[in-house]
Amino acid sequence: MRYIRVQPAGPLQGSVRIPGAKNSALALLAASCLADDIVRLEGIPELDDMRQIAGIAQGIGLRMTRCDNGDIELDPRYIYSATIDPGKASAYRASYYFAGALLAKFGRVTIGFPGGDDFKSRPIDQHMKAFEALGAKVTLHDDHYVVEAAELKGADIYFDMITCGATINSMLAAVRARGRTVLYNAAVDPEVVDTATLLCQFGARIYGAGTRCIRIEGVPYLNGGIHTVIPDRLVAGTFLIAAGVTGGQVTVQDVIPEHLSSCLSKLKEVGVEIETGESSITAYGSGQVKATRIRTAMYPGFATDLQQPMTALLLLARGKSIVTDKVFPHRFNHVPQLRRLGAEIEQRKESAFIRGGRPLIGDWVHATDVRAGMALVLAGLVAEGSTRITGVEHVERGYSDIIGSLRSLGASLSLHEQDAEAGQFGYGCV
Ligand SMILES: CC(=O)N[C@H]1[C@@H](OP(=O)(O)OP(=O)(O)OC[C@H]2O[C@@H](n3ccc(=O)[nH]c3=O)[C@H](O)[C@@H]2O)O[C@H](CO)[C@@H](O)[C@@H]1O
Ligand SMILES: C=C(OP(=O)(O)O)C(=O)O
Repeated sequence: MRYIRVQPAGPLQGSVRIPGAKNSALALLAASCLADDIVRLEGIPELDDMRQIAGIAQGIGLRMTRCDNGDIELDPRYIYSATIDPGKASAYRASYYFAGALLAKFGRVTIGFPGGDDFKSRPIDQHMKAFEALGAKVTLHDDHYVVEAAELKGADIYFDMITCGATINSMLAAVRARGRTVLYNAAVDPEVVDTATLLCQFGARIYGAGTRCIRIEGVPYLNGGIHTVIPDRLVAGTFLIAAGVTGGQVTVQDVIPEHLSSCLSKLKEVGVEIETGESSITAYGSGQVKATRIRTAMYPGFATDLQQPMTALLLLARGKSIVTDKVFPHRFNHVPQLRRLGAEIEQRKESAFIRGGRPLIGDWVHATDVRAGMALVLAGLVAEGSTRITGVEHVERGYSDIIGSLRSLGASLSLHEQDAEAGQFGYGCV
């Protein structure tokens, strides 16, 4: 059993370079299947989900190579199969992008259901609705679904709620469809814009990405090309929050500050000073944190993916804070784990109620999902004694070399393969 051990080491100090965004990279890699020539992607982070994609690529004949300089080169000209093994598809969330991309290119795709973090309910009905609107037939089986169409035809698609995944997937499916598709109530996330930018560079005709209405004029052919993935706003936000937690000074470099607007506003609200450069942000924690309310929303609202790290910060604020997650109302598996560290925090319905300022004391805790894991790491940075976090594989889904990066800022944490103490007392997994 692997675990991360964290010990308090005072305020974090220094700067970190932010890697490419996981959630954008996952869309861009699948989108590359749509091209009719070689694609080179710069800045794709080294994360477990990318290794899952490499497995999918191998299974369908998509040639995918990590070059010496870290770029990923994809050659989609030899794809011979549009069938993706259910186990591979369910190994991560964004496998659904292969459904849109392969449907558009081959008129048929067989693929397993998506996996990813477990928030009880993560439907993909809007993806299916969009495929059907474009003329496809969707058939659900036990562990996979089949989407097929004799021909995809442009359509008007109105999303019932704002969804980043379905917006991107619909773009992928529509980009080679005959005629015009209009996506209404579309997500405006940077990942949507990044994917549209890549596709337009290849010759797609997508207008309005980044607004609530996206128009796509289908094209029969897409070139290859080179594209650099946007920086990971969620990783950047986590490091800035870490400055607040430890009362330190952390600069994140190579970021697009506008992508973090809602996070920066909240950090300022709770007393973290923020200085923004053209492509960098510095957070100055004062050691004093003010209680607040947070309500997640789709971009540009406060990101659900930063809700859990931010909760760790609010444990330090004297007074009552309330964190409400409207996007994923069950995203609170970190709450009982934080309680093990001494936090006074309670979950009711879609909210966590925090009475901050209680001393945190290290213990064994378990990460159930990527950002829950980071919330535990952040709490561990200020908890007395050692905090040991199992479920490391979840943290690794979203943060490459988190241990190295935090250590470079002065944190004390290490990765362990096993622990006699945990085995002896049998409480390694909580
Ligand atoms: C791989 C990836 O990019 N993951 C991100 C993506 O997840 P994911 O693609 O699952 O999230 P969506 O943006 O699609 O979901 C937004 C909201 O719409 C709902 N919904 C979505 C699709 C659908 O068909 N039906 C439906 O009801 C969801 O339950 C959620 O309440 O966006 C989330 C919200 O920013 C982030 O937390 C995830 O990190
Ligand atoms: C929820 C997340 O990831 P996924 O959608 O891949 O499960 C996340 O990155 O916080």
